[in-house]
Amino acid sequence: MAPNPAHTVLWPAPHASEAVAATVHVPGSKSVTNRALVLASLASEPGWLRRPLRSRDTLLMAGALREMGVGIEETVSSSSSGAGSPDGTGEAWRILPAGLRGPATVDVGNAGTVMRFLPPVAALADGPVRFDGDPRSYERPLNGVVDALRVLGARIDDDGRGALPLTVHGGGALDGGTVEIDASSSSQFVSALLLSAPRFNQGVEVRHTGSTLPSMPHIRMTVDMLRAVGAQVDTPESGGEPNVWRVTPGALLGRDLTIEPDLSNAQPFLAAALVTGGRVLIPDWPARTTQPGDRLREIFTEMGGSCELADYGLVFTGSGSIHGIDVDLGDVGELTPGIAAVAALADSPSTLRGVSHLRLHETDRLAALTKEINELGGDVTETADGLHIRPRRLHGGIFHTYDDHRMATAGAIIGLAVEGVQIENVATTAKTLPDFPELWTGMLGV
Ligand SMILES: O=C(O)C1=C[C@@H](OP(=O)(O)O)[C@@H](O)[C@H](O)C1
Ligand SMILES: C=C(OP(=O)(O)O)C(=O)O
Repeated sequence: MAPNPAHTVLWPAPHASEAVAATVHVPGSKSVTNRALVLASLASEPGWLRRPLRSRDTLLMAGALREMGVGIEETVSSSSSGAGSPDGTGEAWRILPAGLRGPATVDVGNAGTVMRFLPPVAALADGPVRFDGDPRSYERPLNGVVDALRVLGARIDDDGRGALPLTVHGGGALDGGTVEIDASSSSQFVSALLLSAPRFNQGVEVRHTGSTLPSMPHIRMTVDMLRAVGAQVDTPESGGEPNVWRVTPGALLGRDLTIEPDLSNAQPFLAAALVTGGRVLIPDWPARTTQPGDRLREIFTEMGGSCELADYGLVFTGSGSIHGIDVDLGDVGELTPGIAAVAALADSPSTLRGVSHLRLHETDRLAALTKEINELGGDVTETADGLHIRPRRLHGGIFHTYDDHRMATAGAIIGLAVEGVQIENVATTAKTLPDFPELWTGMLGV
């Protein structure tokens, strides 16, 4: 886990000299955009994505689908045609599904959604699809998807580990059927199999056999979005067996979908209100959503803030005090780095539990948070499934990010309260939030 020597560029994290008071327009959700791209590509008619997230992960997804023959037309409009937003402005992508083709080459970067959601799509292509990505993508778990696809009828060449790089030999169709998987290392295994399943000859029955299953809201997001395009999905919550999901084969509708703001990317801005005792408005916060970031309303309230959800958005207000928290983050693991950063500045200790799978995220997030916060004078220890954080007076220094966008935003949160924090490779935020530095300085008015 050595810091990457290529990333020596340091960004001085702005220190907040006063309480923030800002409105922050947060770009679209990564998880919704990438699911919408997959579903629209598998549909039997064209569809629209309005206000999609334009970031490394979503551009990799769009690029991969184009490689396999899907038409994706990007339009930016300042008038009422091709509108991205309800007032007729912004960005919209028109998705034109086509017969999926190989040979093709897919770069997954370090995007979990691309490396897990696309091998099942590639199994439907009419030729080989080669998958490769960043060095870290070779280490992230993929065996649940690879082994399941083989059981469902796919031919896949890999190096024997069920990991990247690999080639899916698309046969133009896939049998589908029943498959057991252990998705305890990533909920994305389940989501991946469900998303393409309406196009499998027999659909799919996925039976999760592991003892834990992280990120349940993301599985609900998959189910909701499948149903919204006409798929029939049976779930444990709709009266089915625990840990079993069934998708019936059938055609998918093209949809006109406006993407919600990314609530996990709203986290650093809400944290800024909490840390500085200020106030932040996030416009368009959805009244109902499957995004895990919605849990921040409850978590950051327990840590000292208060929030008001109105039809124009979420107003989050800090009280000037930050409290520690004892919380199971298994459902909302991607919020851990930002919560750990706030916890390091709190007036009492915190225990973050249920997130051992974060060791296999963009980096080993438990190790990285422990090391970087401690190097600023903190007192963090790793547990079997999370972190103990005892707040200490922190000092400035370099905050390494390990090619992890959420490490960079976590460091920026600490920098608000601690002078002299420098973020290594803040550009890594491009994975899901390329405008982060500008949004951050804009929020602070610097
Ligand atoms: O399906 C998704 O969009 C995601 C699921 C989660 O993955 P894991 O279950 O692997 O943690 C989450 O951490 C990731 O950021 C996005
Ligand atoms: C875990 C994350 O991403 P990925 O989709 O690459 O798994 C994340 O964004 O926090």
